[in-house]
Amino acid sequence: MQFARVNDVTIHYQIIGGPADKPVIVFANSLGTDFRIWRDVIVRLAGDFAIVLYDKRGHGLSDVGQLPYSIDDHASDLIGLLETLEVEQAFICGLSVGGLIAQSLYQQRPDLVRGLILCDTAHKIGTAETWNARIEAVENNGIGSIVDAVMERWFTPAFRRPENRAYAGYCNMLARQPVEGYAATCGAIRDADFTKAAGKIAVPTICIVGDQDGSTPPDLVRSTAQLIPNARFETIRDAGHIPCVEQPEALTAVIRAFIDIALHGELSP
Ligand SMILES: O=C(O)CC1=CCC(=O)O1
Repeated sequence: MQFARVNDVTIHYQIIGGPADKPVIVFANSLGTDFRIWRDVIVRLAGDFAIVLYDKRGHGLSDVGQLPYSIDDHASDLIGLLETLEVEQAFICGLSVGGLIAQSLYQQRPDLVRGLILCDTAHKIGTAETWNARIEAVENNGIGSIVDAVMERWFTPAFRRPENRAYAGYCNMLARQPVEGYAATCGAIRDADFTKAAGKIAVPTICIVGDQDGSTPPDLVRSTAQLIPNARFETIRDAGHIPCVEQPEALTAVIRAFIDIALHGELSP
């Protein structure tokens, strides 16, 4: 296990693959998850890339830190981690709130970004009303009280079968996040709006979405792609909000092809 101290917060991270002359991909997780969600994608990419995984503050083994949070705070943590690891430039793959963090990181430090992989995310996610209701629910009744509703957005019915042990595991992952970190990240998402900033993105970008995503549906992600100059848009079939868990093979293929084109201008043989 690897830990860094950034902005007075202990951040849990992992580096896989390399050596350092390989292109670097940084993965940023969604709300209520830790970096284990990327496992089935990482095993397919390791060897060809240097991979950085981390738990954002308030999630996984990272500290909760000082409340409240903004998306810029989350991005500042990631910038600090990349500086600590001496990563000069990377593809940033952000899922959901991880995609908001990626957009903020690009605004703050475009020099660190080789390309953006915006997965099941948008320029703005949800409304103040829905986020305030969710914050109230978890603060009053715990994260366990919202697990069933959240799972309907995360995963397709085919994955949510009671006999699917992975499904049970991801319910545990969500329920076990610290309430303070979860609620503070909901507040950060509520307050984030990258609608204007999207038009200024000037690195290769792809927006990807599961065709059954109930949190950032395909039409929302497509409209985000339309705001970003020259951004690509791809749909992953038979996936909800977390295609890295449900369809890792298909997601990896899209990520690989995007990076190949970003680096070489065309698909290499
Ligand atoms: O929990 C959800 O509804 C899905 C989600 C929204 C933002 C995020 O990171 O995950």
